[in-house]
Amino acid sequence: MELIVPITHILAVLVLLLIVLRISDAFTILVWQPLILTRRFKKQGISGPRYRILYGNIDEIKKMKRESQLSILDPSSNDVFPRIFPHYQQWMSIYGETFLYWNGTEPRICISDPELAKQVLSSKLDFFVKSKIRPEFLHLVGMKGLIFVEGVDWVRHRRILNPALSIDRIKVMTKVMVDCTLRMLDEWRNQRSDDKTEQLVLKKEMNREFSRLTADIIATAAFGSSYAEGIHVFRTQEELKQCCAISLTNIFIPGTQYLPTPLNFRIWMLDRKLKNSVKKIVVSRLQSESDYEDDLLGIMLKSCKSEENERKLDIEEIIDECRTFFLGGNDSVTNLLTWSTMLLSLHQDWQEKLREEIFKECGKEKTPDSDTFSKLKLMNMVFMESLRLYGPPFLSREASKDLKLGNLEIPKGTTIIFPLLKMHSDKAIWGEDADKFNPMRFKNGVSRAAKHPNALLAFSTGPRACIGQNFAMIEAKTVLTMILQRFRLSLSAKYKHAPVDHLTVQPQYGLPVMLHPLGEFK
Ligand code: HEM
Repeated sequence: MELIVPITHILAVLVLLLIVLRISDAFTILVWQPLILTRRFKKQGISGPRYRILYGNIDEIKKMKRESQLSILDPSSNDVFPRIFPHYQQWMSIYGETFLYWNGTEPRICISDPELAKQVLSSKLDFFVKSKIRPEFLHLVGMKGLIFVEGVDWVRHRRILNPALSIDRIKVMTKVMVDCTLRMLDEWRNQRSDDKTEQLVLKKEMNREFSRLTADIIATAAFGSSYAEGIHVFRTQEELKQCCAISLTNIFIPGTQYLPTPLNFRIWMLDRKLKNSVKKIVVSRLQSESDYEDDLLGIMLKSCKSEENERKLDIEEIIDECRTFFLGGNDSVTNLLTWSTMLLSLHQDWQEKLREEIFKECGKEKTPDSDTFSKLKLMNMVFMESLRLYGPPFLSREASKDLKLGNLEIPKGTTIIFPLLKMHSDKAIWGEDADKFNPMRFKNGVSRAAKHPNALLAFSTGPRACIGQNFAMIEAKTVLTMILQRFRLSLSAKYKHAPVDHLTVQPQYGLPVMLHPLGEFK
């Protein structure tokens, strides 16, 4: 007898199967995997806060961060880790320095050992890869920029971009850095002469001033544009960062980034705006009659015409690299200058030492040039100390397969977090004065400043270490030299010491500073 099954039944069975499969997938992701992983780590002596279905530990993190952000620290305290990462602080005190926690359904293991950090960061590129990030963040820099590309694509991008940021190229850019800083100083002078009541002392919110200045410098030095042209890129990136901050407070459910919610609409709109602003800068260079200059954009556009595939970038990749460098060149140097200014305003003795060094190596009025920077040893030490105490808050990587790390077995898909703020203030590594501002610890170089040669990871280490390190240091030295030649800095009474994690460590209420002219302000 022939069995005829109606088509509707077949469809119904198929739909049921799909639902069952989905439910089983969901069960695996939401319940089974976290359970298995928790057990695997427990067997190795690693525990942590309890996993909650779907949310992991996100709610606890949010609550602890909200509470800690109400506190104000004593300005002389550099013990900022508990304010910035109260959840890590609490979990370390309960579960030890290595612990497991859950960012939604994503397992994260927090490790503070500099030796293990070195092993991960210097390992083969395809072992520990850049950790997954929320899709919102990709709109900030794009998927095809240096920060997120992997494997052979990363090798190709880095090979093309390295020459644009070589020390010789950066020395040529010094003039741009000086000109942009002079422009800022001119603006200060003009504003002061408008305000007849305030002749002597200038009051400035330095975080804002530095943010504008570093934006001007990267736009001019790397893209041959200017703050005026780059401003749309920076403003849009700033707005996108705020959207990312909002979305970070919610759990991430894959697929929800495509839903037409008001926040997603805003992100899509800003993404389009950002791409268009960058495109404008690229197109205007493409249309310029002259040969492309040897700045970052020029080098990328030349690569576009290369016959060799391994030396070629396409236009989409160039646009994402532009987004990457606009962001990378702005925030991190702003913070280095901001926190160094805060520390020098607080430690007048060090401010005076740096001024003496500047007067000796560069003079009282001469603008710094490419020969000046290697002579500013004390300033270098101050920047290192500032990066140690207020530099990048953490680094992360994801295990691309089951891997061994020290005595630990790390299952595929686990994210490893290195809490730099904690590692950079660990007394066992840096000595009893680890939470004190003491640039002298760097007097024999970075690798001899602590008990482990790779203890300072502010620029990371290994193949994916910061490509902009030389650019950042020369830029910061130019700016600080020119300010200290003209002013003595002190903290305004309005300053509230409240470092907060906004992708980088930033002053929650800005950095109001009093600038006392040293002579006639020229
Ligand atoms: C004080 C200033 C800076 C600090 C502290 C800093 C820190 C870092 C760190 C820690 C990394 C590694 C991230 C990781 O491994 O996950 C990194 C990578 C990177 N940085 Fe910087 N950075 C600074 C300035 C700059 C500047 C000025 C630029 C651009 C001109 C830049 C562009 C980049 C890029 C493109 C990468 C990705 C490199 C790669 O994956 O190959 N950074 N930076």
